[in-house]
Amino acid sequence: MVDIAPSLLSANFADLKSELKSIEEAGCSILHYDVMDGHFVPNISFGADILANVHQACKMELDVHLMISDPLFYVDRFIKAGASYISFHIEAMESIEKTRELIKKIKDAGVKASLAINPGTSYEAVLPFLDDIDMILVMSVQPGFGGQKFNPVAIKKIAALSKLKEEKHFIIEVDGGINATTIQDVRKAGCDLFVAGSAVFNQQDRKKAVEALL
Ligand SMILES: O=C(CO)[C@H](O)[C@H](O)COP(=O)(O)O
Repeated sequence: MVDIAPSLLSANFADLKSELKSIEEAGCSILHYDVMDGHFVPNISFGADILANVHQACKMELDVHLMISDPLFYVDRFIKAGASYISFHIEAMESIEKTRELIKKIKDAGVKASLAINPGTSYEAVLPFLDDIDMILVMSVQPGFGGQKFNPVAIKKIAALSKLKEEKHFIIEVDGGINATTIQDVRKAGCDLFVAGSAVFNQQDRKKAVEALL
């Protein structure tokens, strides 16, 4: 699997319907949806109500990235709103037990469960959960804002995790600073799914932008 998930964070929010249409017409089947609470990260984006509207307005799978301090409390709303994948941050969790509880909650609802790790977190933090999760989201920027510079620390983590993919059943996603240049080494390292915000939405021709990444 190699796929691009455009990040809605870089879209024109006043024109959401045509923004969604433009990336569906570009051939995208997954949309990345960044949820920020102004606490876990120093920015605020959008929540579950807008996700429900997006779900109604397009056919893409919704890849929800919870950058929030209490994902266990809020997760049900995103499940109900139509999420296909839910990533939450290991840095936001108080214990291994709570992390397992949240993974189970997501999977019991028929949604794919994913653990996200910040640039400063070792890939080893996700190892206890590899039997249970569907995806690992490796951040290649400090979460909070689109348009940042790719941090190559993600490449080594992806290469290490990629070696474990054959015996376990998860895919690897990368998020932050992905463009036609930075994507190359990440792809070689074994990444499957690439989040791209500004590299897609800052381009007039969305089809060309996605093709350049692929
Ligand atoms: O999670 C995010 C920021 O926290 C964004 O998804 C990410 O930064 C994508 O934007 P860009 O491709 O412009 O870097």
